[in-house]
This record gives sequence, structure tokens and C-alpha cells, in this order.
Amino acid sequence: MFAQVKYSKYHALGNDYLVISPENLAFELTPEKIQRICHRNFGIGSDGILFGPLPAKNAKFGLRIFNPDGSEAEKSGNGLRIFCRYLWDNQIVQEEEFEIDTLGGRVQGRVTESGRSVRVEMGRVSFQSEKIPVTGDSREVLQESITVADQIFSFCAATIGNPHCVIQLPEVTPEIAKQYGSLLEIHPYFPNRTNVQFMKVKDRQNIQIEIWERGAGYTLASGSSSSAAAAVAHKLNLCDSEITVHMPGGQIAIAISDDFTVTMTGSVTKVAEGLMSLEVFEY
Ligand SMILES: N[C@@H](CCC[C@H](N)C(=O)O)C(=O)O
Repeated sequence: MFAQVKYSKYHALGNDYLVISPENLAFELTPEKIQRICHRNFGIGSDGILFGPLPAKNAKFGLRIFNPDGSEAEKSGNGLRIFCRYLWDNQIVQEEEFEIDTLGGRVQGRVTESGRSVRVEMGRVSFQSEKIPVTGDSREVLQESITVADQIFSFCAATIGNPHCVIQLPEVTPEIAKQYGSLLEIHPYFPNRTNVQFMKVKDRQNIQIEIWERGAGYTLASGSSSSAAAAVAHKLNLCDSEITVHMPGGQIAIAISDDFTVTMTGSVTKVAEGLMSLEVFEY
């Protein structure tokens, strides 16, 4: 049993993740342990844990993605971009382009600028209720009504492996995301809970979003949220197919193909490498 756990920390536009390799871990990552590691006072602190590389059937590498509440996410855009950078930094890959398997499907990553910028082909966005999932009849979930607390919002829902609820408003603020995001995340319409984006369409090439992440809460940026919100803006013909997504932590470039396959490009920053003491689990 190791007395310490080796980790690497990165952020993508302020969305921060710890990468832990299975070879450096001698215990199971239970929800309680994940909550403690991600806790910003009692642990190292992060918006999630990337556990890999793991063996995979369909790709060179497998990756499991955990939220700070201990739940497992099918996909994470920033998480995947960070994991690509980690593989590159540690010379686990020599080629710039490679595939990673997640619970939410296989993605293709491409490292550029020595890892400072990473592009990921995230897969195909679907608005189909049973895929997201959203309760009720089989349909594309576009501009429907949802009531939370004192508000009725018009929303669209989408999946890119993980679920998203996109609400277009004339102005978006962190306060609105914090006030309504937690309620929408657990709304009965979404049996697997949902990530939530409040979206302002600035023009045909630019949107601004405020994010409430499933299992993580308010975050400064999210890659799958950027993908889902941009896909909704394009689907509603409010934006073209190349969209810059503005978030509190910075910008991500999204390109949407005719079949709604999304490619995402943005920066990744290395923060630290360290050794976590097992004492964090004692108190
Ligand atoms: N930060 C992520 C999304 C992480 C997963 C999400 N919280 C979920 O539960 O689906 C991103 O960059 O996509």
C-alpha cells in the first residue's frame, strides 16, 4: 500500500481536474474518497478526477471521469482535453492524434502547441429525449417549458454522451446559474440529472454561457456544456456552424458539422504535480 498518491493537476479555462493513474492508486476510488480528494478545504480541491489511462476495447486508452460529489460522468470536454495533455506530457503518447474511450463514447484528441492547446472531436450531439434522457414521449427536446421555483423557462435538451439543459436568456449571470442551476439539475424531467447552461446569443458566431455542472455545481468553464449550447444555438438557426463560446474562465472554439458532430479547441494549463497524503481520509 502506497502512503501517498501521485497526482497531476491541470485546468482548462479554470475548470480544474486531478489526473490519477491506476498504477499510482492502491485503493478503490469510492464516492466518499472522491468527495474528500476534490474538497477544496479538506482535500486537494478540483472540479473532478480523471482516472486513467485504463485498458480499452475501442481505443488506445480508456478514461473514467468522476464529479466532486462522487458520481461518474459519461463524458467531459475539458476533462478529455486535460487527459490528452497529461498523456502527451508524460510521453505516454508520442503521436499528436489518438483516441480515448469514455462511458459516453469514443473521442479523438489532437495535441498542438506542445500540449498548450488541445482539440477534441467530441462526438455527435443528439436532441432526442430518450438518448439524453428526458422523460415523456420520444421527441427532439427543443423550446419546451420547465418550471423551477418562481420561474418558467424555455429550454432545449441535448446529449453529447452526457446530458445538458440549455436555457436561452437576454442576459446571463453567475447568480442566475447558481440560483436555478441546482434546481434544474435534479428536475424530475431529467432522470439522470443534468448539466445546465444559461446562454446569451451575442451574434451568429458568439455565445456566452454561465454553467451549472451536474455533480460539481457552478464552474468557470465546461467543454461538453460549450458543445451542447453551441449545438442548440446552431440547431435553432441563431448561430452559424463555427462558434466561440465565452465563459467566465475563457473561450472555447466549437465547430459543428452537418450531422452535429462537434469539434472543440481550447487551452490547457498545467498547475502542479504532487503527492497526496492518505491522512486526508482520516478526518
Ligand atoms: N467539466 C466538464 C463536464 C464534467 C461532467 C459533468 N459534470 C457531468 O456530470 O456530465 C466538461 O468540460 O465537459
